[in-house]
Amino acid sequence: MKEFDAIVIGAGQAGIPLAKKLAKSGMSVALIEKRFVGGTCINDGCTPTKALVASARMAYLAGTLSEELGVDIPSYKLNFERVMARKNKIVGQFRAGSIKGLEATENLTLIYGEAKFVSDKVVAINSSTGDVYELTAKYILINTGCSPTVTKIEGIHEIKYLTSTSILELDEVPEHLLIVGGGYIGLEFGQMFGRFGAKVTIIEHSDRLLPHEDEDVCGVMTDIFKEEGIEVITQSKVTKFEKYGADRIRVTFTTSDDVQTRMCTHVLLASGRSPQTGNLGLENTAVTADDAGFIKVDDYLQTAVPNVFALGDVKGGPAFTHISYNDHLIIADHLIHGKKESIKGRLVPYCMFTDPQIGRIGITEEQAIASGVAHLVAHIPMRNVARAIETGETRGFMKAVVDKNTGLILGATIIGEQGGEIMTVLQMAMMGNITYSQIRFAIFAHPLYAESLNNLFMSLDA
Ligand SMILES: Cc1cc2nc3c(=O)[nH]c(=O)nc-3n(C[C@H](O)[C@H](O)[C@H](O)COP(=O)(O)OP(=O)(O)OC[C@H]3O[C@@H](n4cnc5c(N)ncnc54)[C@H](O)[C@@H]3O)c2cc1C
Ligand SMILES: NC(=O)c1ccc[n+]([C@@H]2O[C@H](COP(=O)([O-])OP(=O)(O)OC[C@H]3O[C@@H](n4cnc5c(N)ncnc54)[C@H](O)[C@@H]3O)[C@@H](O)[C@H]2O)c1
Repeated sequence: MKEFDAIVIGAGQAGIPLAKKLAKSGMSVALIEKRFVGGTCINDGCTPTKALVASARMAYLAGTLSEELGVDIPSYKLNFERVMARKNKIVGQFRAGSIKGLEATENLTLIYGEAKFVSDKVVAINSSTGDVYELTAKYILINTGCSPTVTKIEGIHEIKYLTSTSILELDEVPEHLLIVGGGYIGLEFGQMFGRFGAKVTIIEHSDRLLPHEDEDVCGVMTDIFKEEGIEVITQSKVTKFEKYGADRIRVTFTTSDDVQTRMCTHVLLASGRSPQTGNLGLENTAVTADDAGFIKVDDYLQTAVPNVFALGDVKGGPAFTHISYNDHLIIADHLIHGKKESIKGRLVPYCMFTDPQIGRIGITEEQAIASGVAHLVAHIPMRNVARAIETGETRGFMKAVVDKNTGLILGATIIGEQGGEIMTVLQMAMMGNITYSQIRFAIFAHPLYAESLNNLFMSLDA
């Protein structure tokens, strides 16, 4: 049996940089990938969707915003084939760059195949060439990520449903796309395909879209989606899918007070993601997982087995590329430099790439109320932001939750064209313990969106 210092299972956003760092430190490392190097982010997540969001925004600018800006664009035509080809090219470029970086790393062996634990210390590889063999290592790092959840709904296997992965392979824009789930994936794809010309219906189980955000955030986003012609149905549970004729699907759902149906041509399941641990052989180890299959780790990402760690989406919690990346830094510091850093209390920024974006950091207003912390809420609508007025991007608002006693920023939500970037300015303030009144009177270049952080905190003036 071949022995390594470390085996990394999954070439995702944590696995790749970790394998490289461990190998560069002198360890012999095997990196096992069952599908594509780059994992979800590069192949089926961030990279392709943000490339498509850019094309959808161009359609919006040409079809809608141009008129307000006084530029007549009499007609425009979406070339979906080119849109998808551009997306594929970018994905190919990113994936090839990652492979090149791995291949150039000494002490690192990249193996294409599926890994399965045989015991706490031994992993069997079912390689893409058909060979099956076993490897062992001092350290085993699990970075197997998640895949789309296929919700158990009557008739689901009778229809050709789409997931966030398969929708990226469509060769034409659906006539009517019905989306189950009003979270990140539902909203990013919903707006994108609406802008590509599809009729879009979003059905969300909770009483609002984005149920984890404040009510005013959900309200504004719902208004924006409706304004763009998207049908938003909340507090409703899809109960049945039926094939109808050659190319239609009838969807039945229960609302708070009745049962309704919609006819559509395509269904996208966007109701969450499940950990890829089902075939990982965890039953042959002492590694523990929760009921949904997420691997249980301590604050140092250590599983129940010493020297077996889990990083990224597979351990549950916030599922973002930058969190997976941060996980790898924590483990690399631990294994290479003996420095134990904890994931407890780390800041988790995120951005939903709808248009306008939602940039988020720290606690929400509802969380501040629930925690009982004495707080103030600063708020300014984008229609009062100079830059937004000048660019015609006045949808959304800026909001920050501030500690009433210390003046420190506890959280922020920015709904705006550059919402993610503006949120990051406040994230930096939080990292540097800068108070809201310092920002209130700081000099920012005029007329940036960030300049309006002066005005945001002016709303707290007594
Ligand atoms: C549509 C979509 C859009 C997204 N957009 C964003 C965004 O804009 N910003 C953001 O921060 N996040 C976004 N995310 C989330 C982000 O993609 C994930 O949080 C991130 O990719 C997780 O990285 P990871 O390294 O934990 O796992 P992954 O990237 O999923 O990597 C896991 C890897 O392990 C491999 N693997 C699994 N099991 C085995 C096995 N047994 N043997 C060998 N290999 C195995 C898989 O094939 C995969 O390559 C998006 C996700 C989706 C689906
Ligand atoms: N911009 C980004 O950072 C980005 C973009 C896309 C995805 N992601 C990541 O991918 C993860 C998965 O995204 P997602 O949108 O699939 O999950 P999600 O958890 O964000 O949203 C799923 C939504 O579906 C609803 N739902 C669940 N079951 C339902 C049902 N049967 N009928 C109707 N509604 C139902 C939930 O109430 C929830 O609002 C996210 O948690 C996020 O971490 C991030």
